[in-house]
Amino acid sequence: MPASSHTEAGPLGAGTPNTGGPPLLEAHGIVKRFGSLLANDITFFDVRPGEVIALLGENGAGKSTLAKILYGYYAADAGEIRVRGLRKEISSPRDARALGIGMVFQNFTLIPALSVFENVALFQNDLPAIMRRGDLLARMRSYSKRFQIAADPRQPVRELAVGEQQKVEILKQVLAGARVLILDEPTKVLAPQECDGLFRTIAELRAEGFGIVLITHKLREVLDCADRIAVMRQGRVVDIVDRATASQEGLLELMFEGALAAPPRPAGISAQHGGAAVLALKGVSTLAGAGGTALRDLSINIRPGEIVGIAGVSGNGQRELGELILGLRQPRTGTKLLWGEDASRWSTATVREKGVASIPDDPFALACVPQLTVRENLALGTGGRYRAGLALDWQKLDGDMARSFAKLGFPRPHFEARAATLSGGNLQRVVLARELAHDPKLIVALYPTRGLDARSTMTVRALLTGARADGAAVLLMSEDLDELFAMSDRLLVLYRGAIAGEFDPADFRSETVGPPMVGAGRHSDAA
Ligand SMILES: Nc1ncnc2c1ncn2[C@@H]1O[C@H](COP(=O)(O)OP(=O)(O)OP(=O)(O)O)[C@@H](O)[C@H]1O
Repeated sequence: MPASSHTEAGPLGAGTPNTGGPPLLEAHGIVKRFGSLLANDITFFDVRPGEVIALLGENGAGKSTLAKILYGYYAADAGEIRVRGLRKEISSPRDARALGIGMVFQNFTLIPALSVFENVALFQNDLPAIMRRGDLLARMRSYSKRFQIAADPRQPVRELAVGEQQKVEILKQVLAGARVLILDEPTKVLAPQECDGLFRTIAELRAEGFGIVLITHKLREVLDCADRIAVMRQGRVVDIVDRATASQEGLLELMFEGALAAPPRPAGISAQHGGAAVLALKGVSTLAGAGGTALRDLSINIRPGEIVGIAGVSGNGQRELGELILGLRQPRTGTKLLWGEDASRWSTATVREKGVASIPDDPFALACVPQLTVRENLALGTGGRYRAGLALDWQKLDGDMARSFAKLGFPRPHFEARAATLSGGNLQRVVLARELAHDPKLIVALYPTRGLDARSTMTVRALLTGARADGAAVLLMSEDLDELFAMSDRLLVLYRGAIAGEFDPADFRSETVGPPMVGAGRHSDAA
């Protein structure tokens, strides 16, 4: 059984409170199978008071499954859960909540039309006594202050930014009595400044003796914020390490059973660089649409063999820009040219047939149908490529997709499995394998490494730079400035649907690129 001790002064700065007593939560001998797949085989895992324990592991390692068992969402096939040293049956999230275990999922469960207060109040129905509105409001205000959760109780949730919604989720759980909070990839959807806010809240919770389970793929976050790190591989917790003794290299070795070999470096920028524009937007504006962002007077050129990065806080028009290029929305004014032809009114099918690939920001919502099988999802949007009379040539599709998975170095999922049963990262891999299977000439990639483990992230980055070397044009949208700086030949900042700055590699610094991302220091020399 892995053993470890608390670090003396926690990395979050507050110092680990020495609350003593048994762990808040323990898992012993937990086994969970899905058919023949052993998703969890956990000898031991525990969460102590006043600590952040990170749960790390490659895509499909079993992290979410363990979290869902602890939260009563899945029933384990075997094993025992103890809460404060006592054996407990947790058969539903309701049981878990009654025992002080809360979980914040990747997809929030708030009701957009209701106010913050109503959302929090609705969740409190498990409390033993009916709480009066005034009491709950007072407690809400006090908890918000203590845990640095700035939330106006009257504001409708739909008006909140993603980071604010996440904090309301945390508030809701804490008010309902959670002492253990499981956060499933909480920073996956957050902008950098929102991450800082989340970590401040986590620090306050930790200082008050809460136990936090942080599931993440971001090693820097783990090393900055966790007291202990549990590493999972193929359903097992293979080690629990103290942060004081942990290193990035050591964690990668534990996750991937050995050193992580860097993928071969692509040959560099292709000779085709500088040719005629693959995509040219000329003064394009669009309507906002329901809840969306209007694009305003966008002029962007992308040439073959070029990666143009789009920096910006999510929600500033990235999704709409992707949809515009794909033909899912049309310019109200201005022109969209693809390979020199006016493509403003082209259908999505035509755009895709011409060689445009799309990696959208939310594979579950925008690129996959969860109820369909992996194979059916791999056929989505492939147009006439696999048509054989009235049917589809599934064999050809299987062969192409198997090759694409192999090229990407991703393990091939069962093509018959329903997409809904895949882990988040594995579903993202399916979208990538489909979109990159046929050497696209223009790749529109929104947050393409979101939710991927370190190895898959390296592969995807190498693949995009490799596509550039082969003459493809890439539009890379990301909130991760390190990723953008490492990969882009040029960087545009998107703010409220307009270009707020353009930067060459010599100016790739967060002090320079960061301000226009939040509307400060607006550059007028936009593309
Ligand atoms: N409901 C389900 N039915 C069938 N298989 C499932 C189900 N839920 C998860 N799995 C499988 O269990 C394995 C572990 O999945 P899990 O979601 O726990 O991984 P993870 O470590 O959280 O991955 P990621 O980092 O990609 O989110 C995967 O192979 C996944 O396909």
